[in-house]
Amino acid sequence: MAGTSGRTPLMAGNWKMNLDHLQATHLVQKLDWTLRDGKHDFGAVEVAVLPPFTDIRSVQTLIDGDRLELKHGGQTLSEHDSGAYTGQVSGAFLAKLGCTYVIVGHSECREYLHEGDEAVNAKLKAAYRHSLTPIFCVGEGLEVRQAGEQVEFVLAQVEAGLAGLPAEQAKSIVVAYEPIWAIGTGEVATPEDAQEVCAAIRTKLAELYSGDLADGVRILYGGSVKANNVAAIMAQEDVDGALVGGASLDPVEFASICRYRDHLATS
Ligand SMILES: O=C[C@H](O)COP(=O)(O)O
Repeated sequence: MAGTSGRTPLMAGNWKMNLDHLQATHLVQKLDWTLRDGKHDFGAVEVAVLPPFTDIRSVQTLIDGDRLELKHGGQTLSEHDSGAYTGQVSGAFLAKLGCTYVIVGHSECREYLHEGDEAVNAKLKAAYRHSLTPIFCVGEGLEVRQAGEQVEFVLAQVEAGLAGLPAEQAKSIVVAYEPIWAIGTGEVATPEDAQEVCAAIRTKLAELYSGDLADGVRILYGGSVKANNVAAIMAQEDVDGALVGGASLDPVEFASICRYRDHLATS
């Protein structure tokens, strides 16, 4: 069952550079157990984990072996498919490890690895070459927000990232709006802040492609999402899920985020 919009919400846990492969296995087991215990409907709210590269094989083995309904993916990929690119990881390798998703353009990669819009665009294309679904991250820093220029800044990132991407590919993309000032700071954007930019992204997708395509694309919010604030964010019309950092490292908290509908029922 999908949400009222027809878009199936996605809760994706970006572990960043946390948890080794043994810790990863424990977390996935506990997450799955907690969700099942709460009778989670994985068809109604999709759940994915995005561990460091070194954990992915262990996570895949567990998910496949125990037939878990969790999805998994990578945190980035190379724009190249193979060759002399020391330290990089090909989308082909992620696909071989059963990855469904790959994050592209996370603000931490943009900042620490100096990934610009051109590289982000090349990585989105690389993801599609290997049938991976990109979680394409965009978001403004504090200065842009204080200047009130968040919408135009984010839309420029969206347009640059999607340049040359055909509709057959763009229709399956997941976009994640993550205001940088809200990442890991505890400073969550208000539901209205999230809605403003997510709605503008959807309008931009309609302009670049078509209204139908834009209606089907999932747009996530990310930035200090927790069990106690997720329901209000998910109540926004154009927010279709969350990209969760810190709170995804606690399986009980993350399971509670995935089960945000329970909070609605009890509030
Ligand atoms: O990818 C996830 C985001 O960077 C959000 O991280 P956070 O939930 O720790 O603020």
